Amino acid sequence: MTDQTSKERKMLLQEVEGLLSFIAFPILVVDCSGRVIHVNPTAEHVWRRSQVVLLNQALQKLVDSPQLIEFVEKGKPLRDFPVDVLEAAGRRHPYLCRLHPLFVNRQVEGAILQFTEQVVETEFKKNRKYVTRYSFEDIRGHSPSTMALKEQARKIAKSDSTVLIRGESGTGKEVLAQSIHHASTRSTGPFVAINCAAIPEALLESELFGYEDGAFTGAKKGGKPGRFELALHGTLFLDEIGDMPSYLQAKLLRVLQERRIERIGGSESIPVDARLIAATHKDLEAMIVSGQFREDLFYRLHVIPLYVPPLRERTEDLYDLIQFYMKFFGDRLGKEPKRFTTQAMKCLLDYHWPGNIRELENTMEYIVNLEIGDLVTISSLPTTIRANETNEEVQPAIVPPPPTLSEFSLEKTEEQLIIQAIQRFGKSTEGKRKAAEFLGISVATLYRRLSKINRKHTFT
Ligand SMILES: Nc1ncnc2c1ncn2[C@@H]1O[C@H](COP(=O)(O)OP(=O)(O)OP(=O)(O)O)[C@@H](O)[C@H]1O
Repeated sequence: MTDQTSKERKMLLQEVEGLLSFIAFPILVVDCSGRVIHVNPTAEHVWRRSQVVLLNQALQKLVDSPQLIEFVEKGKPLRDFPVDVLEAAGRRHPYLCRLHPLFVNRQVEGAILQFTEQVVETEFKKNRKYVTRYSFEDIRGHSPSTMALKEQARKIAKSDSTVLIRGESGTGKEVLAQSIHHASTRSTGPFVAINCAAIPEALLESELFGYEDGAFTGAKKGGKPGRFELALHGTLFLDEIGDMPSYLQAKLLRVLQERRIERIGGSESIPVDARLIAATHKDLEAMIVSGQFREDLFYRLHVIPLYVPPLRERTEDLYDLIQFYMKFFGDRLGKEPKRFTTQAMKCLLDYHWPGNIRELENTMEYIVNLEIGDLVTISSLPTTIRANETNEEVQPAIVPPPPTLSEFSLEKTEEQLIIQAIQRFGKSTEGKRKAAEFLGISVATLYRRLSKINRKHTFT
């Protein structure tokens, strides 16, 4: 072979490899005896074995179909031929195979095999555990910070870069992570969550990385895939990453660098195809200084940082959230929506919500459960929230209304709430519909009340 021919052959080979790597379907190229001579990167994910391991393997070990090898040997083209792909751990997956025979001088030299997943419900799709409940539409609130956060998250949803979500407990970090997954190109894949603080340290490693048969006493027969494997083609949500023990931080760092894992007790390197979203309420920078969190891991995770502000810093969201949960629990418990007195609403707005949206959700469930008629007053609020108001009432600047005024303030309060709602949603028919919904009253009632107010103040 001349130098020129050899150079051309090398170029051609590189071109073929490059083209194979662009193809999103798994491809195996085999010689006429069924020995693998080329694989593309997608095949690594399907067989969960590296290219190095797949090369030279016999086709029969990768695909369960005795006829397939016959077709290869005979050079018979195939389209949508059903086969079972055999994964490293012994699991089988139904695929459809397309065979393109390779001939040299009319002699069969091998075949290109392309595989397409059969459209059957996969284990993951059937398993509701890995399905998201939330999308961006479920993130209530119109405060500037919530709007900006949603916009930012929508923008980055489509990329595969690692996301680090920070914010106090109960602010909605997991809701945001699920929404990102839902809007991503991986939305048909699983959303696998693991809470690093909730799982005992000894179990966390095997939960994350899985294990092989007999890896340790008590290990399940046949081994078990870890969350990284379960999140194949989907998203892995590592909640409370700040609570991950240091030896696992080091292991996670390696996975992020190499995009591969090894099951405990296993030697095979399995490619990782999952987008990573981590979350924490901890001050990771302070933890780096105190040596509790690895700086190198922090920078690997901190690719797209998102911050969910505490509820007390976005009180504008309270109106939407109260309204939403009032309806949600009302529907669930078969109760009519209730309205708030201005004082009760002010009390909720002034409260500092240390438990954030989770606490608000519980508070609303409590209120809807109470048999208090359709008006929520200060006395119907949970004591922790009322205590806040009581403290303020001892301040001389705020004089509690005398009991005789309460009837008067009830009407006035109602009036104020209606006026505020109309100012907020507008005077159009749609605006009034929204205002009625917001206030938890029927549109007819709103019109009746408005005409009463109108008669008093010429407010339409
Ligand atoms: N913007 C939102 N709109 C409506 N509900 C929300 C919103 N954000 C959070 N929630 C609700 O608040 C609760 C807490 O949310 P989530 O579990 O996502 O918080 P978190 O920040 O991940 O909490 P933790 O740090 O404790 O895990 C959930 O029940 C969720 O439904």
